[in-house]
Amino acid sequence: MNETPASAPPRIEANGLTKRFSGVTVVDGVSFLVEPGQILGLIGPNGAGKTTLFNLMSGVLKPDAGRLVVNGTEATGLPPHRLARLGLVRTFQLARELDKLTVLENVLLAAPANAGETLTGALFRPAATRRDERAATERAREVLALVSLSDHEAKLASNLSGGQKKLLEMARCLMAEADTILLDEIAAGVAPHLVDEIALLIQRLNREHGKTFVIIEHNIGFIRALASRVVVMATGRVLAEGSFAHVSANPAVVESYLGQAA
Ligand SMILES: Nc1ncnc2c1ncn2[C@@H]1O[C@H](COP(=O)(O)OP(=O)(O)OP(=O)(O)O)[C@@H](O)[C@H]1O
Repeated sequence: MNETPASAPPRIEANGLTKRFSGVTVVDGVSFLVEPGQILGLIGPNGAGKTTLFNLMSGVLKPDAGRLVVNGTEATGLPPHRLARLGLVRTFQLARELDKLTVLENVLLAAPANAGETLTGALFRPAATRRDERAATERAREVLALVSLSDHEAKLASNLSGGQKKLLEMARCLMAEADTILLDEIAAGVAPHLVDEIALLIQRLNREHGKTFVIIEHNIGFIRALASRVVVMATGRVLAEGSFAHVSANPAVVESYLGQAA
């Protein structure tokens, strides 16, 4: 059930995004659309530029050329907290200081009112009202239930398994009220049963909550199972795009990537 109106603009419009490091072009004029309700897989060999592209899309890096439009709003060069306000959030490995907080506190800190504030400010500033705090806690608990971490809310984040930390990253995106979530290798290093749980969660958030996803992943089975559209990158450029069946039948994709990954 996706509540996005048919006329909604693309969630993300990347137009000629380009990034150079020391004169080397690692993202080279990349253009594509992410439509509302899509699960888009971004695949390609090591060094293809996928993470750098994510950094451009999530405001971690500014492009040297090209444009980014998020939900119909010009967003080129905006920092992560401004993009979050437009509905676009990326999962990050938990920062070390967040490891020392409980699971519930981690989720509370991702609430939209805290976006862009310092950790210290968000923790020690007196809350506007107790009612607001109670509402935020209630919402954080709903989000933790969605990602099956309710039983772990009082644990320190550092005591979670690798897979549970990924679920916590997802919970933080949901608490930030993102409509589009960028996932960078969410299945990497995760126990197989939790990989399946993460895949089911992505499907449920997509179908029942209308969330749009862009997923970088080397686990091709994960992409095949989830992605309604796939963009293949190689040497900084888009090599192919379309359904998984379409791109996996492309000889250039097989040669540059799938031949080794399969
Ligand atoms: N900050 C940086 N400074 C210089 N070069 C960089 C920087 N970040 C990335 N690169 C280079 O840019 C190229 C693309 O890297 P990137 O991490 O975006 O690729 P990727 O497709 O995500 O690879 P992987 O699948 O291995 O994660 C690589 O050659 C990398 O060494």
